Amino acid sequence: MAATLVFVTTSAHAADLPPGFVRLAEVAPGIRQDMRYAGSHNFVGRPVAGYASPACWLKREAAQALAAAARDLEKRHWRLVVYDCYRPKRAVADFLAWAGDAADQRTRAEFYPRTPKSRLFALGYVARASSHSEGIAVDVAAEQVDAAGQVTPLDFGGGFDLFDETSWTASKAVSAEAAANRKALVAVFAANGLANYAREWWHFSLPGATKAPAYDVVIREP
Ligand SMILES: C[C@@H](N)C(=O)N[C@H](C)C(=O)O
Ligand SMILES: [Zn+2]
Repeated sequence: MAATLVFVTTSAHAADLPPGFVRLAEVAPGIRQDMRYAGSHNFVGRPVAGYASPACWLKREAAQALAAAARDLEKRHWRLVVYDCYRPKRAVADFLAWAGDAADQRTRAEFYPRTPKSRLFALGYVARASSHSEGIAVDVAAEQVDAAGQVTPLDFGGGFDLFDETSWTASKAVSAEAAANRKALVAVFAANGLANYAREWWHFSLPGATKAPAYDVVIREP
C-alpha cells in the first residue's frame, strides 16, 4: 500500500514539468534561486505571465551541467544564484507587449537607462524565440560564501538584466575585478559545456541541446 502511494505521488509530481525537465532544487539544492520574473524586481516591474511559482526548471542535461559548474565554483567559495531558467513562451509574449508600451518607463533607471525599450529585442537583449523556452538556458550570477556562511556579493560590473553595452561580457567599461569575475564564471561554465552569450554576462546555454522544442507550460509548483 505504501509503495502504491509513493508511485502515485511521484507520477503526479513529474507530470507538471515538460518532458525531460527537472527541478533544479532537486538536482542542485545548493544553488540559490532568485527567480526574478516570478516577482516584481525585473525589467517589466511585475510578475511575468507563466511564472506562477518562483522555481527553476531546466532540461535534465542543462541542470546537470549547471550543477557541475556549481561544484567547480565551490572551490573558489562561490555560490551560484539563478535568476531565470525555463521561460514559458507566454512570458516572451508578455515581454514583447511590455516593450511596445512606450508609456511605461517605470523600470528604466535600473534596467535600460541608456537603451530605448522599443529596441531591446532588436539589439538582442531579449529574444523572440528564446533558448530559455527550451529549458537549456540559464541567467546566473555568483556570490562569495565564507567558511562562517557570511555572504558577500561579487562585482560583475552591473546587475542582472542591465540592458546596455556595459553588460556585454567583454566590455572594457567595467572594473578589472568585474572583468575577472566574468572571465572566471565564463571559463568554469565553458568547461562544463555551457556557452556564454556575448551581450549578457549572466546568460548561458547548453549549445549541444539546441534541437529541443520550446514549451509554454506554466511554472507552477504543487
Ligand atoms: C531577458 C534576458 N534575461 C535574456 O535571457 N535574454 C536572452 C537574449 C533571451 O531572451 O533569451
Ligand atoms: Zn537569459
